[in-house]
Amino acid sequence: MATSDFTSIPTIDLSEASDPSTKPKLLADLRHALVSVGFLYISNHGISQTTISDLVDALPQLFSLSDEAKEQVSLERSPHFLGYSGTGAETTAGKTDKREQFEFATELSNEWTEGQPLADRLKGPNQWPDTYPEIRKIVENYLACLTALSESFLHLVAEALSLPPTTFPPFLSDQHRLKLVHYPASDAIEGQGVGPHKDSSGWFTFLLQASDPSVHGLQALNKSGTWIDVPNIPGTFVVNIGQGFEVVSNGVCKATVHRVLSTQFERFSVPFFQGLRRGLTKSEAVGTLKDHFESEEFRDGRSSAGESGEGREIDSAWLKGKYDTWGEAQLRTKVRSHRDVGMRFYADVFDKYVNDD
Ligand SMILES: O=C(O)CCC(=O)C(=O)O
Ligand SMILES: [Fe+2]
Repeated sequence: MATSDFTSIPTIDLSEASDPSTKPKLLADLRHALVSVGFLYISNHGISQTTISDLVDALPQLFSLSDEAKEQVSLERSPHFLGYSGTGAETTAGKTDKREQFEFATELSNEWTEGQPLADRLKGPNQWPDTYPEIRKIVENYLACLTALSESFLHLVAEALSLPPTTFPPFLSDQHRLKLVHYPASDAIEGQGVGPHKDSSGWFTFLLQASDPSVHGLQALNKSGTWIDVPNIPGTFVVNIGQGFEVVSNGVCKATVHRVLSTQFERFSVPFFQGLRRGLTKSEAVGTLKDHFESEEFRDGRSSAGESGEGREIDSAWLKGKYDTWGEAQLRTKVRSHRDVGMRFYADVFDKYVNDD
């Protein structure tokens, strides 16, 4: 067992960053959370209560749209993997997830043409439901606020890891993704809302738990293999590390494995996935900060004892896989998890992506 292991998730109070007398403590706490836990709450994050409650209040109405309205914005129609997917459309760790979701992203036009890197086709417009037009403004506002928060958070992450504050923004994509998720109530004891995984959609994830705090389900796996509850603490976001940051930090900051159990209560959540530049190559991702993260000060963080067996098994598919750029590895992941979209829009590479392991 690792020498120190987490049994709860630390909270980082971002207001401490603006006072020179409290900032050193904030950076020390953040460093500990990044290197030893991989999961944290942020409080006093500066996103207005209205921005959050507008979104939270919209979720029940959005998910109660008719099947026909959901079908009109079906993810199956989108080469950019944006739109609605129903319960049972996704599997994680070999089992079917019990959740439905609307996936949105930074609003971008589709500029891809034949001959350009295929992964550039991930960029493209959202699908907005005609029957609930108000949702567009609510989601766009939320996306803009989270984009700004996530970028300023990166400055603190860099400082906490003894790097210049401007180190990480050059890795960012022009596209960030947002999922609005609904886990229906379930009779099964400890059913699978979403199975154990490391986030594969990029850099850091900022999660809003959007149901009453009495509704549980989210858990993170600690280093000795025990599932630790991540309850909904009002006024916070849960921040966790994605596989992209694990790679760039040379394994010092682990993308902690997590899952959601379905319970007898329905649950809503909203993860924001901060995107990583599609053209980023493995050698650039691993090499840029290699010397820094190989220095003595990070020796403990690098050791594989710092991760559970299950975590080590879900190692970065990008590093292990055949594709050099982050964008292509992402596209492969998307095609494999939404095979109908893959066959429809990516027929030329479908067999290659689906049969390459
Ligand atoms: O719903 C949640 O609380 C977490 C969802 C999640 O881990 C994901 O979608 O990657
Ligand atoms: Fe996740």
